[in-house]
Amino acid sequence: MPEGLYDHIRYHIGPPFLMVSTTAGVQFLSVFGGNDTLSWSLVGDAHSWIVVGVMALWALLSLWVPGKEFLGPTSQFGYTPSYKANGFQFFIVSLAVFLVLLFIRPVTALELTERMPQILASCNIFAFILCIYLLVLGKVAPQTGEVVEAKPFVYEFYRGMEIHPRILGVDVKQFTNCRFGLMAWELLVVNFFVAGWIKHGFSLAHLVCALLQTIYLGKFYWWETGYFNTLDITLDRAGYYICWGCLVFVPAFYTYSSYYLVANQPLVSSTAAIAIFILGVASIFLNYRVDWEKEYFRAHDGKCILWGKPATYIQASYKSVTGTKTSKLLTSGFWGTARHLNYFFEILAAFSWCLPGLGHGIWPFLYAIFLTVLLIHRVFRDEEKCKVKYGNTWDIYCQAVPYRMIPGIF
Ligand SMILES: NC(=O)C1=CN([C@@H]2O[C@H](COP(=O)(O)OP(=O)(O)OC[C@H]3O[C@@H](n4cnc5c(N)ncnc54)[C@H](OP(=O)(O)O)[C@@H]3O)[C@@H](O)[C@H]2O)C=CC1
Ligand SMILES: CC(C)CCC[C@@H](C)[C@H]1CC[C@H]2C3=CC=C4C[C@@H](O)CC[C@]4(C)[C@H]3CC[C@]12C
Repeated sequence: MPEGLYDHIRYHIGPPFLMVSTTAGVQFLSVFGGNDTLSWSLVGDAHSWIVVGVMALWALLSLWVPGKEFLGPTSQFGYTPSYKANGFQFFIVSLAVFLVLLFIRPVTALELTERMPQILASCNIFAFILCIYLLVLGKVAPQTGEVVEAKPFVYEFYRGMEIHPRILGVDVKQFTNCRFGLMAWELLVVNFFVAGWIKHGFSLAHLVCALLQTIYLGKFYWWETGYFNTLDITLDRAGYYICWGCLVFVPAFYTYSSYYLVANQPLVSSTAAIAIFILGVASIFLNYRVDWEKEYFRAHDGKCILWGKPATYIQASYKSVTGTKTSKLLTSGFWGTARHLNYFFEILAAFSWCLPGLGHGIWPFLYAIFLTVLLIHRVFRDEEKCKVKYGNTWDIYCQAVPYRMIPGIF
């Protein structure tokens, strides 16, 4: 089939552009955010390799320890992935160990902050090696029976080859997304708060910034098994986008508002910090509540009460390798007001933990701006997936729930 301009951009121009720009951008920001110690690194140093090595081993260990297994949804080609269901324990133990370390040796916080460019350089090399290995593995020895259409090499590297590859006995995406990327995010925001405290004295605004992200990530780990039903896990392949994204982009960019406040003291008053905290907690709670309503509804096969009334839904069917199956699309509770209200609260939560950087220009808000773009794009990606899966029933559902993200607006 001849390729149109859109396909040309998607397969040939887009992936190299995104890879070069995000890789360079991450390094630039790591130097810029801590701009009183300008240093540049492409390969890291002995210390940064120790930090990344310890983090990777700790993440692996959490998936090797004996414990409850969780089976994810069976894929279109009949493969059922298995995960370790100890996310919340991993979160609590990691956080406690790190807090004890910072209590015993607070200067570690400053050392890690100053070494961010080197640490990210090591993460970058680690992620590139992993992505090359995943590409070779997917081409030479694929682990599941899925037949994947060949695409240009750079595109395959960017997108990944397999949906559920396993290495060293663990699911690669549980390792990169849940155990390395998100835990690095948590430990870094705590670290940056302590580094800011040592440098400028205690700041309630910086504490609010760290606390909100801790509550958000604690919530993620509480719900970790629910994450195995999402697009990242069921649709995205393990390649540069997801694996490099979680090993490098999340520790660098998702933590940026906290990192920025180490070099640039917060200007927000304590009263404003308390108001931001209330906004943040409410947004995180509402985001969780929307996700929870869908999970609760699906777990009870639609026979449940939401907002004091029996849940309403549209019955949809779809084809899988094992035949035609049915699914229910919820049309009451939060899911009756907009098709992706969870994304709206997610964006509000992100803005709330960026707000302590108010007065320093656009820099502390980069994450929230990026997330707004990512989630608006994701609404369309998800709806394209649902339209393919459910056909006309999806259109009927869209008529019943006409707004995408914000009731009455979008
Ligand atoms: N901070 C970040 O970087 C990001 C955070 N997130 C957060 O992660 C969480 C999960 O998000 P995500 O997986 O993207 O999306 P959703 O949790 O919104 O799940 C979308 C899927 O839910 C099913 N679905 C859609 N409508 C209905 C309905 N009415 N009733 C029942 N099922 C329905 C469909 O899957 P099916 O095939 O099962 O029908 C659809 O593909 C959210 O809290 C989100 O905010 C997400 C992306 C980025
Ligand atoms: C290469 C880059 C330009 C883009 C990389 C994007 C990925 C790192 C992120 C894409 C989707 C993100 C996530 C989805 C859902 C999540 C659930 C939430 O509760 C916690 C965060 C996250 C796991 C989040 C993590 C980063 C992405 C995988």
